[in-house]
Amino acid sequence: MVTVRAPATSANLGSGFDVFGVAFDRPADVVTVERARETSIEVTGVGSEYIPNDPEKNTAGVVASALDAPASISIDKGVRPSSGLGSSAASAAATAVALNELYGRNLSDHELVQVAAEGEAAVSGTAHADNVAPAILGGFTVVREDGVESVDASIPLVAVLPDIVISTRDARHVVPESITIEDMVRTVGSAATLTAGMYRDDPDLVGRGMEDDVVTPARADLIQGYDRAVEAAREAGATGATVSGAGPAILAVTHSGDQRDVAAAMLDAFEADGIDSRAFTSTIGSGATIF
Ligand SMILES: Nc1ncnc2c1ncn2[C@@H]1O[C@H](COP(=O)(O)OP(=O)(O)OP(=O)(O)O)[C@@H](O)[C@H]1O
Ligand SMILES: N[C@@H](CCO)C(=O)O
Repeated sequence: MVTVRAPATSANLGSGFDVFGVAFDRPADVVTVERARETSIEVTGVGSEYIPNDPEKNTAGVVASALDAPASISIDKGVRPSSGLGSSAASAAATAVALNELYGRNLSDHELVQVAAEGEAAVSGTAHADNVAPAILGGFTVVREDGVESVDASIPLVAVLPDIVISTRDARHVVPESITIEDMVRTVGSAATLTAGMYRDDPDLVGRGMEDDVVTPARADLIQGYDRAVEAAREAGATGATVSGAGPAILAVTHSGDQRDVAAAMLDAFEADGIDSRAFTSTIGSGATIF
């Protein structure tokens, strides 16, 4: 039996659509695997009633199939599904790491990222690895078609999750199919600024580099209360705030010491719109851990 914890993650960070990701300290999914003749899945925890037990529809089951590693899989969900906090990825990442250990496959972390991304493809329609990469490797990650880079960074984060459900599959439909050269230039400038900020542990640069005029405005329209919450975060000291993953969570970057104020301001803003929400404060954290 092997048990692995994999954390919540935030993908995109505004300017890095399908490329950037960060790991949180918490919340996390905890996955336990045992050898079996056929794969079966039991799900408990936050939002488990909305998660299929069918191995072909659960990211963990798709990972078991991709590794040809049948198992009894128990998933204790800490990351709410359809949150924008990498819920499906946390299960996929933890399962990939756990089965690699259980079956002695000796795959590298980078190979496991590709395996876990196959689980993501089953639920969202595309094998984007920008959540599973930080869930396995930790830190700030950059995903390209031919590989993944990861770097440890110390940046304070606040994620606020409103009581709204948005599936990644639906949120991908609103993404523009093409952009102008002017938008491309601005996006590259933002993404480079953010990356420099991560290397320097500089929340001001990271916040400035989250600016994006392409994907974020289209997705923000799906999140009731988004504009008010982002404005409140900035007024409380956030250096940047944007849609986390496909939403509805909002990710804010702060200086250390400002996290509680920013979290409280965003919670109040959603409450003013009649929406319950929860806040998670974190710094950029580690990836999947075997117990
Ligand atoms: N193990 C799993 N954990 C969570 N959701 C799962 C799992 N397996 C399948 N799903 C399905 O995936 C969907 C949630 O994934 P989705 O990518 O939409 O949300 P998310 O992972 O929280 O968001 P994001 O990728 O934007 O951070 C739900 O329909 C859920 O039923
Ligand atoms: N890059 C993905 C992350 C969400 O799973 C998206 O924004 O659609």
